[in-house]
Amino acid sequence: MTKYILEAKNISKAYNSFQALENVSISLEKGKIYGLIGQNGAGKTTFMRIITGLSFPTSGELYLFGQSSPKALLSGRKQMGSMIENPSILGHMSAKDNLRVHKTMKGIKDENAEQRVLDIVGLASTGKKKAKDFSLGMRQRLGIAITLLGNPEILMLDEPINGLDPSGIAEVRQLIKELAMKYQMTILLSSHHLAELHQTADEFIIVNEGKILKTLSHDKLDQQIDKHLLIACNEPEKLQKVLRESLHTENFILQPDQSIKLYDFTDKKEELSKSLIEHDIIITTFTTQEETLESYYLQLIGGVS
Ligand SMILES: Nc1ncnc2c1ncn2[C@@H]1O[C@H](COP(=O)(O)OP(=O)(O)OP(=O)(O)O)[C@@H](O)[C@H]1O
Repeated sequence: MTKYILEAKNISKAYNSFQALENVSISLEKGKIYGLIGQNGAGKTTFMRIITGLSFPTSGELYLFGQSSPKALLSGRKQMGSMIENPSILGHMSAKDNLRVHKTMKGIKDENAEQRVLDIVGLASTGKKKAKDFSLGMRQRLGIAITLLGNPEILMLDEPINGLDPSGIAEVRQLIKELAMKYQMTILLSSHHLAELHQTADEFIIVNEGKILKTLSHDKLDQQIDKHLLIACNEPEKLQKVLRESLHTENFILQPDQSIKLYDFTDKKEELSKSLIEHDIIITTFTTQEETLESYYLQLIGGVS
């Protein structure tokens, strides 16, 4: 039995001669939040539409709960909730009435479904208040409540924090985290804001022009943008030996140009440079660097940082 709830293998999608997705492969584990990040037009919505069955790939395979037959995908998608594009909310109705409409359309029989999802998203006390009088954060939570009606194990949320103010973002972020932690849902959410998603997702899938550029964990991303020292010298091999054996750190990365990014000693530069000089290492570059998420992302997609 595979440990992955969802696997996409080499999914490609062409619209006539335009390649919207090219060999996109991802594997999602239960209970984790995945952030699909890419600029407008990167292919995020196209990918989510394929996963949810709203569109078909030109090539590639999708596995849900370890299976890929059309029948298995059909039943797997019953365990999936999705909010792609704006949720269809009727402004003149209360949250509960909106949910009732969607429940009927989805053919869900569970009598308590509306109350259950209202409790989960924290809208149980809105009573008769009409949806048009909700804050944007509340509307978005109602949109997520609609996706939860069928009790899904997987959630696809396309740009769920787009257009929200900071308090709306915080509300939705907290809800998404709770769905993963408390209810063990596997969540794929898209955004073009790495900084916003940084606080929500466990794993990041960075896409550009229909291709995955990088997948990395939250910790790895933090490491990438961490404050570090950039050191270049005449003997990179020796520098690594000194760092390991005399300064007892492995917390560095050798760069393709043989310079070293060192994540320790950022506050003990004197001690470090003294030690390197004692070992007769001639330093040619010695600077503190700190990347921002924005510059990291732009650098990755080949933009200006
Ligand atoms: N039905 C379609 N026919 C032709 N081209 C399409 C179609 N749907 C999407 N595209 C193109 O595919 C590319 C990817 O679009 P997609 O909507 O998936 O991007 P996105 O990453 O979700 O961006 P956005 O945040 O702007 O929605 C875009 O260049 C878009 O113009």
